[in-house]
Formats: sequence, structure tokens, C-alpha cells
Amino acid sequence: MNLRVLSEQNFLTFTREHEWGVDIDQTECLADGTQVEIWDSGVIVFTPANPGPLDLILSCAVHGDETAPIEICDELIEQLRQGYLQSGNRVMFLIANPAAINIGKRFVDENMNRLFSGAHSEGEGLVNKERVRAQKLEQYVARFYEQAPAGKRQRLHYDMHTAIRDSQHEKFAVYPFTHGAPYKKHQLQLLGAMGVNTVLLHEGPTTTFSYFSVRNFAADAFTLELGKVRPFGHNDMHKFAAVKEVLQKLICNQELKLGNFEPSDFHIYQVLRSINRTQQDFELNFPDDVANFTEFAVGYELARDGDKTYPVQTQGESIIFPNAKVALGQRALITVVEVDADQIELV
Ligand SMILES: O=C(O)CCC(=O)N[C@@H](CCC(=O)O)C(=O)O
Ligand SMILES: [Zn+2]
Repeated sequence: MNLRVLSEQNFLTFTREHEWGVDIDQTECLADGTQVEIWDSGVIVFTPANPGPLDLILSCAVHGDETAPIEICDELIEQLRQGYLQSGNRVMFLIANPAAINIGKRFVDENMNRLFSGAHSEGEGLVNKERVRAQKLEQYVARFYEQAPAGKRQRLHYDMHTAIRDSQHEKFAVYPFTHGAPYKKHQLQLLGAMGVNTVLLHEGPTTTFSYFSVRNFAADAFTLELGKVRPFGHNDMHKFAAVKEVLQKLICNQELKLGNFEPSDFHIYQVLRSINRTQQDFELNFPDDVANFTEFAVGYELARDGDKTYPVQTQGESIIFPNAKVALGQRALITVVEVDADQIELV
């Protein structure tokens, strides 16, 4: 099949028309010498004639109802394809779950962001299309980083999301488990430049997309929570201006004036507990509209899972990502506590 994406055709539209992937391997050259490769629906790679030092992956729609990051990637992709933006670094855009976009839901059969690092093939194996897609996305990440020019490369992956609930910190990032490697001031400064000055430090391996890139390719990778879940057309895109500006500068290999690192510029949270739902009889003991980062008093019962209860154990313990409707065995809540940036190892 010699399917092609015409230059005047919107790539997100093409991707949604081929929601579970398509057999395509299209390469075009833009006027400035940038090579544009389409490896699949939702997978487009820009390689400038003289690539800078950064191999950048921007992923969105791992959850199909998180539309603001999709709108950001759609705009950047078309700016690049139409020549309004000139890439200076290699960049791959991944629109991860087009089928979930098409039904306006977080996922179709299974939460894709619990399927990476090989989780897609565990248990029953590749039993649904989200698992197959997650495996393919892993292969595209490998192909992108492995095809980089020789020499020392900077690998960066922003997996962009929005949160189901309000947050006391509107934008925040998840710093995946580093297996003891120090955290990086420069990465925190890049996040800060995007308006993301709150960072959660995961304390263990996960099956998320960002952790996959950390663990398998030593990338600087982050889950970015850039706002709240909203339908297409209901995002106030002014709130994402700083995000877009930083991404454009990274794509174009333009200098970012980050200034000096000031620990006090950041709210750093350590993940204390990840509470899973194991029973049908599971409930959270606070209203649905409670915002992320809400703090509860020591002893307050946060959740009940069958006959197991989860009282707050630590002074300052706050909740993140509460979701009582997750599948059995999946994460229903994270609890965190703020730590002083001086308490963590930073390089
Ligand atoms: O708002 C929520 O409950 C979930 C928002 C979201 O999708 N968050 C990611 C975080 C991934 C990570 O921990 O790095 C997720 O739950 O997959
Ligand atoms: Zn998400």
C-alpha cells in the first residue's frame, strides 16, 4: 500500500482516520533541508539537515481525553510541516492513542500508561489493541534514539498529560524513578521555564511511558501534567504559551535563558505511597472535587479497599491522582509529602 499523507492534509486528522496504526513509511524533504518521516499514524519525525545535540520526543494522547497536549503537538507539527518553524534538533512527535481520542475517553480497553516497560506483554499478553500500540510506541522510541547521529547526545522525552481533577499546583511534572541517579538542575529549570515548578519524585519503577524512556534509554523523561482534562476547543491555550515557547526553542535549538538555579523556585514532592484498588468494594473518603495536592491530617482515613483502610501516616501527606474507578490491581491514589529542594541530590 503506497499510502501518503498529503502536505495539505492535517497530520492529526490523518492519524485519527487510522486510529490503530497504518502501514506507511513516508519521507519528504522541506525547503530548509529538514527531512520529515512518517513511520505510522501518530508517529512523525523531523530531522534537520544539521541536527543539534538534542533528540527530543514529545508524546501526547497516551490518554485520549487529555486534549490540551494534543492541541499543542498538532500546532507544532503543522508549523514544522508548513515551514513556519525550522527544526534545529531531531524531534519525534507521538500521538499515542488515537482511538481513545476518537471516543473522547482516557482509554478504549486498558490504561495505556500502565502498559510500558513490557507490561503490554505480561499476563494475558497482547490481548488488546492498546497493548499492541504500546509495544509499537516502545519500538518507535528505540528506533528514534538509536538512529541518532554518533557522538554524545542529549535525550529528552516529555510525555504530556492533563489531570482529571483540579490541582493546587495547576502544572506539575512527574520525575520518574532514577534508580539513584541524581536529579538535574537543568531539567528542573527547563520545567520551570514552562511554568511547571512543582515536581513529584517517583520512588520506584512504574509502567508509564516516561519511566520507559528513563530506564531503557537513559533519557531525561518526564510526565507533564499541564492542566485539566477538557474537551477539544475548551482549553484556554493562553495557559500553555510558556510550554509552547520552550518546546519551540528546544525544537529549533534556540538558546533558553534559564538564569541561575534557585531551589526555592520549586515545590518538590516525594511520593510516599501508591495505593492500589484490589477489591470491588473500594472507596475514597473525600469528595470527587478535591484538588490534587490537598493535605489531610494524620490519622484521617483516605481510602478503604475491602477491609483494609489507609489512614494518613505522615504530617503534611497530600493526595495526587485519586481515581476510585480504576481497574482492580491498578493505582487509585498517590500520596506525597513536600520536601526541601536542598534535601535531594541535585547536579
Ligand atoms: O488525573 C489523574 O488521575 C491521572 C492523570 C494522568 O494520566 N497521570 C499519569 C501520571 C503518570 C505518572 O505517574 O508518571 C497517569 O496516571 O498515567
Ligand atoms: Zn494522562
